[in-house]
Amino acid sequence: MATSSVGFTAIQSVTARRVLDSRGNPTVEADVLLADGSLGRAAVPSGASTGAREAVELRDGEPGRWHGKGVDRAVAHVNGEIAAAVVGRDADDQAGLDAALVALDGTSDKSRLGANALLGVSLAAAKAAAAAHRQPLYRYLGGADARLLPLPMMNIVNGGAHADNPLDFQEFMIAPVGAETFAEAVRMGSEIFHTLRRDLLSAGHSTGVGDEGGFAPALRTAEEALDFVMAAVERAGYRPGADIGLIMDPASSEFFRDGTYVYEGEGVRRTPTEQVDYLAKLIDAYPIVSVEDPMAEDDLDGWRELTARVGDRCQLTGDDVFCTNEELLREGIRTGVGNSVLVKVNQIGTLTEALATVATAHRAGWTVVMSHRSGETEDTTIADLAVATGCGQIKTGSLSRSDRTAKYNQLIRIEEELGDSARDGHGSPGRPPRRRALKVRSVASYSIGQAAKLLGVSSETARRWADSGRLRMDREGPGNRAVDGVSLAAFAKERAEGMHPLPEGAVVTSVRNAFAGIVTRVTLDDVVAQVEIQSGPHRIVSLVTRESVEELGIEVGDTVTARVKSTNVHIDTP
Ligand SMILES: O=C(O)[C@@H](CO)OP(=O)(O)O
Ligand SMILES: [Mg+2]
Repeated sequence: MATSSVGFTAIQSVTARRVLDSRGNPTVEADVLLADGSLGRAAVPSGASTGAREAVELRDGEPGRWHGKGVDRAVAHVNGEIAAAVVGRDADDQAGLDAALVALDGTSDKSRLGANALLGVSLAAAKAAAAAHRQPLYRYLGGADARLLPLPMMNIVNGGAHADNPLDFQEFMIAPVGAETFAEAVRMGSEIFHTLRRDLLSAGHSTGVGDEGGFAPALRTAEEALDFVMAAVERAGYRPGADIGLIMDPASSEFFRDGTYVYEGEGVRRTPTEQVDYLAKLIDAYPIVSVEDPMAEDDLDGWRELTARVGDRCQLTGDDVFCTNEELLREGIRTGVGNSVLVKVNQIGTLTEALATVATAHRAGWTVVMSHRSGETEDTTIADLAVATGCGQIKTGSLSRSDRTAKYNQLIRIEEELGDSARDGHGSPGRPPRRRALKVRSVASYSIGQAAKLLGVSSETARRWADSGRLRMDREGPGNRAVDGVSLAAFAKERAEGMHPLPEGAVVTSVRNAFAGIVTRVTLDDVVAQVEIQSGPHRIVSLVTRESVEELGIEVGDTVTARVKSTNVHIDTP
């Protein structure tokens, strides 16, 4: 029932139409007009790899029209029943409006009127109210403190349900964790995207893009995709780990069948425990800072196993498993399913419910990733929502296709609009929140002198290498040059393989069989671990327990000392 309101934010009319989404399927667009003439318009996105417990997207199901994907019933619901119920309501009262929409639908999954019908009106009302208050949406919803630009997760390789290639995993993303500003993050992402394009082309791969604008080459394994991404990051001049974190969305529910993860592209099957092992190994081998839906929505034991195993060092984001549903999220928080939640407004159907999910996650100390759907439109509401909620992370596709770049462009505008206020106040609002939002592994960093010692050369030699660019150094504070551990480890290994012949006289001494070196590889098994160390020209391999590696926090790029106790040391002469 409509409440009467005479204010300037009273809803005067609600209308909907059918428009096209980025896949060329119909979707709902709603307009909410207020008494003062303010207009809010919102178009509803649509997923391909949907969670089983998502609110229902109402489709007409007539095979002869739109291949069954018509939304005429949802549009009619907005123009009829919903409009009649909400005209006269105050658009300022978002919670009241959304509660009325939920009550009007009357089902637990919004299947009667359709979550697509409800969400269009819910978002359009918020936008109309913001316009009436002459405020941008992020400010109207987030208040004066909405000043934090999100770290973008850019999807540059598509697979799974979003592409027609054999890749089993759905998304491979880069997050410019080293960027100082959002605009800078976009530049870095774009450079890597174009570098990847060239690399794929020269390797004979197609550079056609998938649903979210990332490339969809015919690769078979996650490792192949990750290796291409790593190479592109480096060739674009960035340091994996320090400048760019890697993120994956395997969308595992899509290939979980009868209790097994069936990798059709790769041609293997993995039990839940094998899936945990596999993902943990990928997380150890690559600078992966976040994995979304690593385990299927119905494999909660698997989720818990993975969370216990890597949750302290990697963000594990629940998408299908939570469906932006506050109740499902609460249960996940209680039972240790992941440590982060993906928020897609259309999974739940109203803005108020989506905001409640964000608040619940934040109260529990969980991170939140605002997200698009694979079927999008030019609507940029989620860009504002990311800033309004201060969630610090957004996943909105690749650096191509206007349905994806529209959100990046909106965030560039918001950053510009915030201007100096973005840099005022506590912390570094207005900037990608590196440590706050993502558990990015801190990369060890070395001075020239330290690097020289680890490489077993003089400081002059290390400086010469740095000056000539062979050893990549970055400035860390005025006058100080530093090299990050991961780059140094790679250099040490490469050099030992003979690519950089050892200068004369550069010998590492071993004092009482103690070899200081840099960790170049860590391979973790269930119980044991293999740690490879480059100590000057020497490669040392040590088998220790997994527990020791975890206790000592040993990672690639760290400095360690290998101590060898043996009564049996053979000495050869040339
Ligand atoms: O799985 C996902 O996270 C989304 C968005 O990337 O895909 P879809 O919209 O198809 O569910
Ligand atoms: Mg997902």
